[in-house]
Amino acid sequence: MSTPVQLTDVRKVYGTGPGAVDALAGVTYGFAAGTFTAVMGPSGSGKSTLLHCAAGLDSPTSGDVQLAGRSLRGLDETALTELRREQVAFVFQSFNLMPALTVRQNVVLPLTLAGKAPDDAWVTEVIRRVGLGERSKHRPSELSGGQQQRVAIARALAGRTAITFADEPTGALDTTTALEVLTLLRDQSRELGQTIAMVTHDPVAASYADRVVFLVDGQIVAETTHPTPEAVAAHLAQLSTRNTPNPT
Ligand SMILES: Nc1ncnc2c1ncn2[C@@H]1O[C@H](COP(=O)(O)OP(=O)(O)OP(=O)(O)O)[C@@H](O)[C@H]1O
Repeated sequence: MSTPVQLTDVRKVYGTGPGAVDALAGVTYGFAAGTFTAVMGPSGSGKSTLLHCAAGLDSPTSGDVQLAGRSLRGLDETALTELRREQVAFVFQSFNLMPALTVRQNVVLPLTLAGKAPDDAWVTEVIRRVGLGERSKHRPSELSGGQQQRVAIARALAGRTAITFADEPTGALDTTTALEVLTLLRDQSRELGQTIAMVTHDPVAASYADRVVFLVDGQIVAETTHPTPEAVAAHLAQLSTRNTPNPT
């Protein structure tokens, strides 16, 4: 199975000298094609740094990241932007929609920015797929939070990129809406073959993924497949116990 996102001994150090922080301390991991992976771990364990390095939004201090088989090492900003546009979509906790644009205009924006002509039939299909067929002319302010996140998901599908990175995509949503959004993400990987890497704090959200990787102190310490909310929560509890210094 190919790995559209491959990290090899990735280290990320913030700062220098005694105050330096090893946010990633040698991560080697491949996100397999068509899989939905949740990244979990205690606060400060390096989840966002991992996602940002994997997506080429931040550069590692050492090690290598490959996106769609292409090493990011040595790419200049223009080449990196081009590669990201071709291969990667993002879904953020805060939706990141343009308020002045309609649903449809938001969905095609990455394509417009890349100078590509959108496939109109596919755009209509992805908007329908996320349940917003009747609202394609609405602006984000006229939509609920869950509907806005659906627009972001449609946007992640419109360009047919191989990879979606999602950073706490359900963090701002109520439980029911969150589950609907997670189902869409899961379908996106199962039915359309997208590779999805999602950072989350929520064991229920993680249980929608095919596998969960656990980070502690910038290292992957465990991985589970076919996660259930209970198993993920138990795993996390174990990790935080391990992480808590013994009382003296
Ligand atoms: N720009 C930065 N400058 C300095 N230190 C940073 C920077 N970004 C992150 N860090 C540090 O790197 C470590 C990992 O941070 P990161 O945000 O990746 O963790 P996280 O697991 O996503 O945390 P959370 O769950 O709280 O969002 C933390 O110790 C954090 O303080």
